[in-house]
Amino acid sequence: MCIACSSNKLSIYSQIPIEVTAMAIVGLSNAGDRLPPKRAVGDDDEAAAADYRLKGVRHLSDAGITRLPGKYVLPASDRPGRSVSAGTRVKLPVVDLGRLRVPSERAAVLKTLEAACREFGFFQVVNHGVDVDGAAARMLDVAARFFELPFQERARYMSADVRAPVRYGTSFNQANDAVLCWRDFLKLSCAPPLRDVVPSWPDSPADLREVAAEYASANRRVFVEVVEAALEAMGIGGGDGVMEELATAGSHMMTVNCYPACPQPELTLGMPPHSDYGFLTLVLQDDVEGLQVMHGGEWLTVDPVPGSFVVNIGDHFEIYSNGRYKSVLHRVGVNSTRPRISVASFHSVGAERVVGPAAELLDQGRGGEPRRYMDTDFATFLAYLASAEGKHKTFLQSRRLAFADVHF
Ligand SMILES: O=C(O)CCC(=O)C(=O)O
Ligand SMILES: [Fe+2]
Repeated sequence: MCIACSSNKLSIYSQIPIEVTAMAIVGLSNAGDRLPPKRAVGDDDEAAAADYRLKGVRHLSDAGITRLPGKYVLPASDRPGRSVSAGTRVKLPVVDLGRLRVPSERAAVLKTLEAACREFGFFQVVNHGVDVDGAAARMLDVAARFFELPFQERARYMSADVRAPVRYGTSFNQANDAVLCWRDFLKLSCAPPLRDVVPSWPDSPADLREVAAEYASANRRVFVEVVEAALEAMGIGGGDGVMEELATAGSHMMTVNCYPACPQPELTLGMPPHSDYGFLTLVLQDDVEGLQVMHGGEWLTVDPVPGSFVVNIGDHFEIYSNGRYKSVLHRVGVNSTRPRISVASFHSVGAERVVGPAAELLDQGRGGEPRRYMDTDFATFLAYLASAEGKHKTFLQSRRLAFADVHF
């Protein structure tokens, strides 16, 4: 196995362009190639949106626009077509960490977890030990207050430096997106050690650093417990050093997403279809639905369960699991009445690590299976994004071996 376990020098996400943070861009990533000419929708509001690239959607929403500026209108084939609240809803499989900790119940919970990772790529975690009314509630609250700050205050954290431990911005990649997404964000690197990055996080609201640092530590503990269980459920232990790295030195990036109420939600998205790049993503959301998961060829709207984390498999975990676990497409829809806040925490190995299928799965001595993915690392990911290949398929598809049968 080729995941080394030397020190983690740079967070995987601190080196990458804003739009690829934690994402293998798919679907709409090439929307610019097939953009229709500017359309009439929202022309009335074009003036109000003249500085949309700079100021973002919170600014537009606060300005009280009633029609969507053309820059946000997706090509017809990519539009959600209806408000997210009108979509088919799904209650994700529940993984109860409280039961996981009871020896007599562990096997049953692992079975649920394994089935969710294989079939859905998504599940929700309850009884995770993070105080729902404490650390988690405070995180959502301070996140909402950050986006309520005057624009000038938020703008202090805009940065073209993709290595910056804090970045404020809008859309998916505000510099390049031909069609903008209805999202503003604050990205906070939590690369261990956390104490080294916290002093560069926003100092306003005054409690942001303390609250976000407490939440990040708690989130990381949940990640370690879940990823360990997900490996155990697969029948392997990450003994090649991957578990140790994930637990102690892996990359950790937190993105706070703000999706304001949108005047024409059926024409745009808060985030385009994508899969996440790393091992696991843990999402904390308020009680407004927005996340949609591709399942059985249909976009399903995830029912927010108060106090739970939505967890999904990322590309690295699909590769490491040799295709058993699925990194699934998801997107974010918006609605016309209720703003939404989510906090996505992306966890993976360090940027310099090579990720390939776990040696324990391929080991022929143990009746191993054929390798279904090429090894990958961060440089490969960036090269792929810049390549012609990157325009036609997903990053994950680019790592699949042509002859591989990934159907389990
Ligand atoms: O806002 C959400 O619920 C999900 C966000 C997401 O998919 C991401 O940040 O990668
Ligand atoms: Fe995502």
